[in-house]
Amino acid sequence: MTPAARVQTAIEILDAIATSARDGGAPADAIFAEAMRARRYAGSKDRRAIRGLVYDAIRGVRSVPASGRAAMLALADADPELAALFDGTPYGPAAISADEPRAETGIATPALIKLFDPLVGKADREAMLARAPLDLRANRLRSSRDELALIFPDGEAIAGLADGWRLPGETAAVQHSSYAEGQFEVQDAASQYAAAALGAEAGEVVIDLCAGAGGKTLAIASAAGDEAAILACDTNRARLQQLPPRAHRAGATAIETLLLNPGQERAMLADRMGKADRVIVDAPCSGSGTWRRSPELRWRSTPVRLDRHVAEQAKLMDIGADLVAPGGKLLYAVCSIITREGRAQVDDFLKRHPGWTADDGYLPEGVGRAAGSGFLLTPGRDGCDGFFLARLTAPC
Ligand SMILES: C[S@@+](CC[C@H](N)C(=O)[O-])C[C@H]1O[C@@H](n2cnc3c(N)ncnc32)[C@H](O)[C@@H]1O
Repeated sequence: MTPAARVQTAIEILDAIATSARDGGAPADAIFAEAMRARRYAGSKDRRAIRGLVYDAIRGVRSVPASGRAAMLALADADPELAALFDGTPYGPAAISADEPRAETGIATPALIKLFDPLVGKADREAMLARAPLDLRANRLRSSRDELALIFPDGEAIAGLADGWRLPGETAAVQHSSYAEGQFEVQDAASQYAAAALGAEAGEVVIDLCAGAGGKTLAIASAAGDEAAILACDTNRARLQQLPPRAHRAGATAIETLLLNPGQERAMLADRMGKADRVIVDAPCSGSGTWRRSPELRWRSTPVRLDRHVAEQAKLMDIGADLVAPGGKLLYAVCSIITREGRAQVDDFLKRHPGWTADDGYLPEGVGRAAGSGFLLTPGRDGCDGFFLARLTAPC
């Protein structure tokens, strides 16, 4: 393909990604893969170049663009070499006319930035779109961080995490045989802090109410030496069914899964009410803390979707609270730096649940900043995904 044809292809793919972001459809990665399957004539160099253009546009443009061309023009304005490829040659993009609309660049729209927790400063905002490193978590049931350090000597320990090992972002760690042997998981430090904050111990009954594919469930099993009885729930069958094979690979034997029907969570968990020592609610959210990895989430953010997340989080926290035994713990976590999903959500919970108290001291020294009754982690300050965590104790 000519360089100009690659630009035109990137524009067409961006059109599809923008439409999907608006409609709540498939994520950018899936659309890109599908688009490349439909263009088998594109070689590996073409594919790399097109991918670079598409993701540069997603990182650069702050909200869903009117068109793929508007997004690419915004990049071209800052890149004369790219602009020169808008030359009207066959298969390339048409020449640029002066009054064509451009997508707006930047981290996020001012309206979205206003929703950020007040602790999120300029340095945090800038770090939110930087390339993320690759964080591993040594699985204590099969390995240790020392063993990971021997396998991946280019890494470094992650502050406050006994099992955390950080590698450069481009490392192909999962292709190493130790991954298939269950020696480690790829897991951002923020998720590792969250799982550790639950504080689960051997002999306890734990419920992971929003387990997804089990990232935190497996970290909890590892920390408790496979001696906590864990019930992993989710409403998403495709995600939850990834957990049993992952648990098998990790050597975690005490995890049971339960697929919940949306709207019937309480009824399906009726026999578990008031019995769990610890419950984690790693709730669905805007994902505003994960833009380093999924910059496209900025394009999907709308007030209506945020309202929906906030309502679902409150509902899940209330169910989680009812599952906790007297004196037990509820850990609320979201990969978000938006106030309504974080500190405000917990303030409202504490108003609805008199007698519950907020814990302290469940994060390593120097990690996170106090944000209301919980803690905020940010890429700029803590070097991990943006996360809000709050651990709460039930009245006895
Ligand atoms: C942030 S993700 C969880 C990630 C997971 N804990 C991990 O560590 O990989 C939120 C999950 O909540 C699930 N979810 C959404 N609504 C739910 C509900 N009503 N009950 C249980 N799970 C729900 C979603 O399917 C999604 O998997």
